[in-house]
Amino acid sequence: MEKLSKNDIETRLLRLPDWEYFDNAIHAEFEFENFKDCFSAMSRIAFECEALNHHPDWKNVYNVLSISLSTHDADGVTDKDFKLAQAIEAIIEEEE
Ligand SMILES: C[C@H](O)[C@H](O)[C@H]1CNC2=NC(N)=NC(=O)C2=N1
Repeated sequence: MEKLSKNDIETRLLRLPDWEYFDNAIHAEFEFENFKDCFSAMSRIAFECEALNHHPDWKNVYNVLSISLSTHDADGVTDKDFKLAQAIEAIIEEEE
C-alpha cells in the first residue's frame, strides 16, 4: 500500500472535518455522553477494523476516544487509513 503525500492527505481531509494530519498520522477525538456510549462505539469500530484488517492506535479516557491512524507497514498514511476513518465516521454518526 502506497504512502500518500502531505498534499494528498490534506486534500482528502477536506471531506473529513473531524480529522487532522500531524506526526505522520491522521487524528480525531470524539466525545460521548458517558463511558458506556464510548465503549459501545469502540466495540463497533473494533469489528470494522477486523473486517478491514487495519487497526487504530487509540486511547479512551472515560467518555473521550482519541484515535490515530497510520499504516505501520508503509510508515505513513495510506488509502487504508482513509477507508477506516470513513467507516469510523459512519459509526459515530449512527451512534449520535
Ligand atoms: C499481518 C497484518 O495484515 C498486518 O499486520 C496489518 C494489520 N493491521 C494493521 N494496522 C495498521 N494500522 N497498520 C498496519 O500496517 C497493519 N498491518
